[in-house]
Amino acid sequence: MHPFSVSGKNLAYFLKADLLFEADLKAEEISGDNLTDSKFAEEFLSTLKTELLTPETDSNWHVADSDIQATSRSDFEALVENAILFIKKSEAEKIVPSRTAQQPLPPHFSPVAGFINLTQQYPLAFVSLVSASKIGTWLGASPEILVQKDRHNIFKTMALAGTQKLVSGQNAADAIWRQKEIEEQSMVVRYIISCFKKIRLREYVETGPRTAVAGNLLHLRSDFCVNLNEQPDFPTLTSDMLHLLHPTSAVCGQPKAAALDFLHEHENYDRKYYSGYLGPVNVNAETAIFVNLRCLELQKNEAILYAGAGVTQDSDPQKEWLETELKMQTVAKALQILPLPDDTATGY
Ligand SMILES: C=C(O[C@@H]1C=C(C(=O)O)C=C[C@H]1O)C(=O)O
Repeated sequence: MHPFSVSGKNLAYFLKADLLFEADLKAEEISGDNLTDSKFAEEFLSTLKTELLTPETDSNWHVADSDIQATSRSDFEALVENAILFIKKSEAEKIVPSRTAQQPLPPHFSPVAGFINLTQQYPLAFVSLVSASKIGTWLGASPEILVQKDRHNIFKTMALAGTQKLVSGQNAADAIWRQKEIEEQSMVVRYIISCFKKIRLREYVETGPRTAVAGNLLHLRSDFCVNLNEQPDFPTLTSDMLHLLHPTSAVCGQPKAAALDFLHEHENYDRKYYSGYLGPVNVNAETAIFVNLRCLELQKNEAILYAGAGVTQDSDPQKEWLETELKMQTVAKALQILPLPDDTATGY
């Protein structure tokens, strides 16, 4: 688990898994509802329920100190306005301001039940629940791979940016994107290619951009793939790219240094582990690290939700606020205890 920015308060931790449950799924099983119905899912959920859904483990989650206050709409819109002015007068092309919101926990809230709820809502997301003394407790459903290396030695990363609401009944392939989102996503693509160039890797396959469904949202996504069996000169590509990519222009901005300076000076709160990264490292020869997005941090009686939005010179502060509202709705589903209406059951 790695924070957005490492500091004395926010450190990166390797956490050893207490329990390892591994799926051996065929590709056709990893699609939509199949996953929730599969034998694997049944076994996984029943193991979780017996091992973790017990009063002792599920009511005493770790809470990290926090003085985070919810960002008001006017403060966030002023921050976006400020970012637009900064972009117009500096070399920055894109900045990703973010904000927090607070939501009371329902009575008898169970993080493990919240986790299970998210795995069922978003079968293709990386659903995570991390609770540790120095980190606090984080629950999330991320759609964004930062770096992945599978057991066949295939490296993958993605450029995910540009957001619109998924309208009920809409076919994702029919989505129409404005110039603003197309440019925003192409900056992330260029950034990934610049990282490959830095280490002189030329043999990668780029596909997309295509529209990707992420819960209640649509994004533009390009995929990058490198067959490491054919690239013997890049044995440490996964960790090299991890260090070069983070924080990508999808969560920070472009160019990175100018965007980071702006955020440190103006964002006015500590992102902690939001927009950092997490995921299994070298578990049975596989690594899959995701950007910590669509996440919340549990306090004792409330959840702190985090979300950001890519700002370019064409941004509208009110729309960026609404975009962060929609992004927060993804993980807020974990806080609902009632069955959800049908149209919210869309998988990533
Ligand atoms: C910053 C977030 O998401 C990122 C920003 C996006 C955007 O600006 O359109 C889209 C996907 C993510 O790469 C977030 O979910 O908080």
